[in-house]
Amino acid sequence: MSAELIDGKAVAAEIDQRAGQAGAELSKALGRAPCLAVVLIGDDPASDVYVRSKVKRTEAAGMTSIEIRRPADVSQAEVVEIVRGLNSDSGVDGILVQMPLPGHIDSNAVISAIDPDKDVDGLTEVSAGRLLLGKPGLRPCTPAGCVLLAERAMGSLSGKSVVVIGRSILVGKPAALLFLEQNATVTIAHSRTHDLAALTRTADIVVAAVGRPQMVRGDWIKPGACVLDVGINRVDAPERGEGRTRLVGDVAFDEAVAHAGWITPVPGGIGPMTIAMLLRNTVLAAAARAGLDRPAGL
Ligand SMILES: Nc1nc(=O)c2c([nH]1)NC[C@@H]1CN(c3ccc(C(=O)N[C@@H](CCC(=O)O)C(=O)O)cc3)C=[N+]21
Repeated sequence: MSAELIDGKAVAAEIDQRAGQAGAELSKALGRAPCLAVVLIGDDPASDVYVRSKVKRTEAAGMTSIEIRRPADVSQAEVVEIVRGLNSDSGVDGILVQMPLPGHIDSNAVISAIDPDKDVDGLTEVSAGRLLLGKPGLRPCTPAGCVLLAERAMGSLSGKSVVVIGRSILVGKPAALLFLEQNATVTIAHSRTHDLAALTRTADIVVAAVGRPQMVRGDWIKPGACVLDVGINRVDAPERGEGRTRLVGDVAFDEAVAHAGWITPVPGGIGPMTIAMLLRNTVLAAAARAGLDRPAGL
């Protein structure tokens, strides 16, 4: 059996478009388009690429973006000041501070400064609390993208067993809560889990979010399972020539594709969905802040 590929790029394009439509509808009530502010500290080339992509897709969807850049030696106080300024700017709906921040800056202090109602990354304590308590709020983008793709592939997730490999604050923990919210039965596995392969083999849905290239092998996958590969690892690819690299996930794709029912590729799987959910969150934040109902189609 060969798995059906889940085309994250295509689904992301559809979500971008829907967010754009909802944003355009909302613009009539707001008198302006929804607005995302992105803060980038330093000149890490990977972060630069991601931020450009976020800005480009926000604007392609007909929304406004503000980009704020500072050099890597900026003080923590100044970054917090930037965030506070965006909090009090009524024309800004979403705030994203690109991670990682330079070592001398406490990212928790910066994240805590973000107004939870503008927290389109879903990273603040308040957003995490809302998720845990099942209250309305902005949900973390990558995990929300995983749930959306799993639902697209399998339909209702009610009663499905999910093994989330990885317990990070960014992905693993919120993914577990979001699948639980869909009435799935969730296990969070991590580096201390005994016999991870055997556990993973029980799962209807596997979420691989450990950051270890190709760690999840083909024979870890239950026949017909849905495999969501969150990993984005750059590895050497000498077969492509001297000094060349390529992106691989946390799943050994070529092996897993023979066992899974559905699988996300890397690139083109979960990655593009992260940005789509960011655009969606920006529209949701704009509507909620204006006291309007959740826009249709999101
Ligand atoms: N505050 C904050 N929020 C984030 O959401 C955030 C962040 N900081 N820091 C960095 C990570 C990483 N991230 C990605 C988004 C899109 C792709 C993506 O679209 N990837 C493409 C390929 C990209 C490539 O070729 O390098 C794909 O998987 O197809 C990947 C990674 C968001 N992050």
